[in-house]
Amino acid sequence: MAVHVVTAGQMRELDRRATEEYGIPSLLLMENAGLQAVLELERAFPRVTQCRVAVVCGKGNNGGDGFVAARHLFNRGVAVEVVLLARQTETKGDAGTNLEIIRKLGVPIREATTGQTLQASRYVVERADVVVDAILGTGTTGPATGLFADAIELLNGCGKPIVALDIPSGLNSDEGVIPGPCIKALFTVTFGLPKRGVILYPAASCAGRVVTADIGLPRQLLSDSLLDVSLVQAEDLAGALPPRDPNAHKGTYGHVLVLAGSPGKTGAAAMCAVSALRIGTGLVTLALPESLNDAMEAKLTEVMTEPLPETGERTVAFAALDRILELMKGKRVVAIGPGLSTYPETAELVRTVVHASEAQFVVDADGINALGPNLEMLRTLSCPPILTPHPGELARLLGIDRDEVVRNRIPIAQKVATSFGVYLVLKGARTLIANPEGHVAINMTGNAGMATGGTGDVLTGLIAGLLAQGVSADLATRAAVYLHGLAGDLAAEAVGQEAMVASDVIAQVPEAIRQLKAHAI
Ligand SMILES: NC(=O)C1=CN([C@@H]2O[C@H](COP(=O)(O)OP(=O)(O)OC[C@H]3O[C@@H](n4cnc5c(N)ncnc54)[C@H](O)[C@@H]3O)[C@@H](O)[C@H]2O)[C@@H](O)CC1
Ligand SMILES: [K+]
Repeated sequence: MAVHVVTAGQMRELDRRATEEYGIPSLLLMENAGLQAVLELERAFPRVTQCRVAVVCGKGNNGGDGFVAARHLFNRGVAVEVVLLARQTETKGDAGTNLEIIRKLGVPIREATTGQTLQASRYVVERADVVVDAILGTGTTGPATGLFADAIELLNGCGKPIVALDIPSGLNSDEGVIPGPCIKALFTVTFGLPKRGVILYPAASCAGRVVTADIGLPRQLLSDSLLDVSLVQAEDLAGALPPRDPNAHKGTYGHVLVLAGSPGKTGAAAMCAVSALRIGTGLVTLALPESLNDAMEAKLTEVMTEPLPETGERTVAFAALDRILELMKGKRVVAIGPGLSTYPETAELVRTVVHASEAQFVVDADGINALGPNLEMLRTLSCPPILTPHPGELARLLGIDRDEVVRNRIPIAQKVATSFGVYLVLKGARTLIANPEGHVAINMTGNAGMATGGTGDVLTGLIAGLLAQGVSADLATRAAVYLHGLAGDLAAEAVGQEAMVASDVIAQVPEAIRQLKAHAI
């Protein structure tokens, strides 16, 4: 089943529907949330019964989850203490009910409602082995300020492992930004479905490891088709690699044309072409400026090359158009852009080629820059193209600030994909794939070692390679992004994040494929 990633509003709506349509009392959901959090605590700290745990609670339902967790810890014999950042009388509804229970059980509760009483409660946190953060959840509006901000700083400063309930307090559930003081958790137990804020960076760095706890929401609600953002999961990708037919020949698995390269950027072209082969494509032809051909023939073994007329700058010339159209005949996929340069005549050629063919284009780097002025035209293409910008390239393309893209990655990716009828692969930590219908998939593989020149060229080759084998654009983009990240993770294991280069990622594609196929068994 798809794992959707939700906003606070969507989660509230699911909770409401669970209660109103299915008669599941919200108190029961809170009970499940608190209990699941304790089970995760026990998994992470097997000797938790011998520990001292501080549960720091706000007055809302996130605090209520904290009271339930405190009760289950207390019942297990844990030395648990609650710090409540409000007066007990202010805590109402389900949270109030659970507060009343732990009060009757005799769980120690300290009210901290001022800077002074917060400081007086400091020792509770300082003498704890583990701290549970139940200050703020999906009801958060704006950055934490005042007492809440002070409490967050106090917890972060205590040097104890912090387990956040639902989201680290201070985070915004809906965005990847860190709005203000925010809990730095060892891990986060998020309830029902993961919230965007614990998945998207930089906010995700506050959440640590994210565990999604089943709180008993009905399956029908969790798979609601109105939820338009989900995680890329290996089990959904197993069919992405077409079975190898024992009777196959090299024409069975497609032929990718790569249009790439300029002086100083032959590596980008080579890595894109080789990656397309490594993902299983039968044949790859790399078309490039003619004066670079000899060097490329020496560099590449399995990739075929095609020298093209070039400009005075030794980039592909407009005069190459007829030859390129000739080469595209019978090819399903063209990868265009890696290391192509932004030379105006070459950019004009790119625009003309993209609009003159029925092939599916995977457009990267300088290819994206070239399309800039003509985005509207993309809608008229017979086959939706795949664009693979990083936030800076997308910002340039849209004429907006890079920061604006980073702050609104999901809505901007959705808007571009639906407005221009494209697949948008927005690269970065947690690459997003938005399809022309506006569905967004978030990829969880990959690491900071992949922030090195050439990894984008590898991704372009992998996407083109799967498309050439007849895989749908939806599946090809998700599978390629997943495999690319997994190959990056394997490369990081092999050589370390600092030392790894893009060629190391290509070298791990075979093992990444093997691991992905293992999910199909
Ligand atoms: N609604 C439900 O059915 C369920 C909710 N659950 C929990 O309930 C949480 C949401 O609870 P609530 O909606 O009560 O909200 P929260 O508990 O997240 O926030 C509570 C209060 O904090 C205050 N607040 C908001 N932003 C603030 C800020 N920036 N600085 C200081 N104070 C601020 C508001 O007055 C708000 O009422 C979820 O995150 C989850 O932990 C779970 O118990 C599962 C079921
Ligand atoms: K929290």
